[in-house]
Amino acid sequence: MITSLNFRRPLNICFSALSFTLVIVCFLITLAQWADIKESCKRQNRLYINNVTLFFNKYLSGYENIVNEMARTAADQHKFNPNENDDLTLRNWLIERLRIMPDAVSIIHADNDGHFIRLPHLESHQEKGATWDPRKEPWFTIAVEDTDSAHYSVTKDIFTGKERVLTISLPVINGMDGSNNGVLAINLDVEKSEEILNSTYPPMKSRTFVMTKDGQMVISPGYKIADSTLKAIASNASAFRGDFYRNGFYYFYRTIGPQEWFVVQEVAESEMKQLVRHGSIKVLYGMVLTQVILLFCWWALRAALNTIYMRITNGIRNGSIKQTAVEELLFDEIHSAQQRQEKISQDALTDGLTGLANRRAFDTDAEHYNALPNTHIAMIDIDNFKIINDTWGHTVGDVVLKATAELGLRLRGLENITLYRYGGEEIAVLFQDISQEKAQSYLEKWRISLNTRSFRESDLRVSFSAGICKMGGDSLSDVVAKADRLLYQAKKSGKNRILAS
Ligand SMILES: Nc1nc2c(ncn2[C@@H]2O[C@H](COP(=O)(O)OP(=O)(O)OP(=O)(O)O)[C@@H](O)[C@H]2O)c(=O)[nH]1
Repeated sequence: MITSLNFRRPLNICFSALSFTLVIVCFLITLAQWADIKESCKRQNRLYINNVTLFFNKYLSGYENIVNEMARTAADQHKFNPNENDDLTLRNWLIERLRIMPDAVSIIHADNDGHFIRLPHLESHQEKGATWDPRKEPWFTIAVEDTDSAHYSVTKDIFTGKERVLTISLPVINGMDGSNNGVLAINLDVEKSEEILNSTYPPMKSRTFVMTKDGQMVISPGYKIADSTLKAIASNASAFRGDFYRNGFYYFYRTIGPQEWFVVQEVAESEMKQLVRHGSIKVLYGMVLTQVILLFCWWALRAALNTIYMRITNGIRNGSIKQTAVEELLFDEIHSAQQRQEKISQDALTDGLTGLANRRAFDTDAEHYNALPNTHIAMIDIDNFKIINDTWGHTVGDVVLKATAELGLRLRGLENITLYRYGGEEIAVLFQDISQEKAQSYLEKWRISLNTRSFRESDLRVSFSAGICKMGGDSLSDVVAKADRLLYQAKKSGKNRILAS
C-alpha cells in the first residue's frame, strides 16, 4: 500500500536549493551592480568636471592671450605717460582690444610709480582714481613679482562699484632691456562666468563652482556656500584633480588656469545613493519575479505530479484506470511493453508454420511432464510426406502440415493435451491427467479425421502413424525412444495406425 507521496521530498529539496542559490546569486549580483553603478556615477562626474575645466581653460586662456599681446605691445611701443592726453595712441589701441573681449569690463595699465590708465575712461575716474593706488592691489604685486606668467584673482572694481570681478594680470616687460614697466590687467564680468557655469549640464543633481586654492569663492553656483566648507574643500583638494567624500557630500575637482583655482562639483550622498538604488532595484525586481515564477512552477509541478501519482495509485488499486493524458500514455506503454515481452517469449517457443509449440518448448515441458504422475507421450509422423512433397510440391506439403496441426488442436477440446512440432513432419503430443484410453481415442479421432479430410488436390489423401506410451519411470530420452519405436512399428505394419505400449 502506498502511504506517502515520496516525490514531494526531492522536489522540495530541489526547489529550496534552487531558491537559495538564486537568492545568493542575486544578492551578489546586486552588490556588484551597486558598486558598479556607484563607480559609473563617479566616472560621469569626473568626466563632467574635466569638460567644464577644459571649457573654462579655453575661455580664460583666450583672454589671457589678448592680455599677453597687450602687455607686449604696451611695453615695446609705448612709453607709459600718466598724462592721458599724451598717450592717445596707446589708449585707442587698448580700447580696440577691449571691444573684441565681450566679457571684459575694463583694462587697467599701471606703472611701478602708481600711475595708471583705466579704460573705458569714465568721468568719475578722476575723482576715484585720485585716491586709488593700483600697487596695493594683489593682482599688481603678484603679477610684478611673478615674472611673465598671467595671474588670476578676484578683486573689487572701485570704478564701477562691482564687488567681484575676475582679474587677469601680466607684468609689462620691456623687450629691449628687460625692465619691468608695471602691470597690465583686464577685469572680466564674474556674472557672465556664473551664467556660463550655470548653463552646463551635470550628469546628476549637483552644484558646480570655481574657488581659489585657499578657499575663496571665484564663480559661485548662484547661492552661498559656507566659508568653512570652502576651507575644508581647499584642504582636501591636494592634487591636480581628484575626488573625495566629506560630511555627506562627494566632491569632484580639477585645477584651472595657472593652477590657482579649482572647478569643484558638489554631489549630495543622498542623490548618488538614489541613483545607485534606482539602477540596482531592477536586479532586485528581477530576482523577486524569478522567485515568484519558480514558486509557481514548483507548485504547479507538485500539483501535477500529485494528481498523476494519485490516479496511478487508484488505477492500480481498483484496476480501473481513467485514461487521460500522461497516465494513459504511461499505462499504454506498460501494457504494450508487457505484450511485446509476452510475444517475444511466445515466439521463442512457437513454431512459425503450424502455430504449435516448438521443439524447445517440448524439451522443457517433457522433462517436467516426465516427473508428473499420469502423463503420456505420443509421437506422430505424417505418412509418405516425401511423396506428397514430390508430387504436389512443398507448398502443398506445408498446407498438409498445417492442416494436420489444426485438426489436432481443434479435436483436443479443453483437455490437458499439448501439441509440439517435434521436427520436420513429426508431431509430439503430451497428455496430463488423461488416461491412455482417452489419449488413444483422441489420436484415433484425429487420424480418421485427417484421413477423411479432402484437400484442394482431389486425389490427395493424408494419414499419419503414431506411437503412444506412458511417461515417467524412465528417463525422458528413453520414453521418447519408446514412443518412437512404437511409431516405427506402426509405419512398418502398414502406416495409418496408432500403436500403444
Ligand atoms: N513441405 C515440407 N516438407 C518438409 C518439411 N519438413 C520436412 N519435410 C520433408 O518431409 C519429408 C520426410 O520424408 P521421410 O523422412 O522420408 O518420410 P516419409 O516420406 O514421410 O516416409 P515415411 O515416414 O516412411 O512415411 C522430407 O522430404 C522432408 O524434406 C516442411 O516443413 N515442409
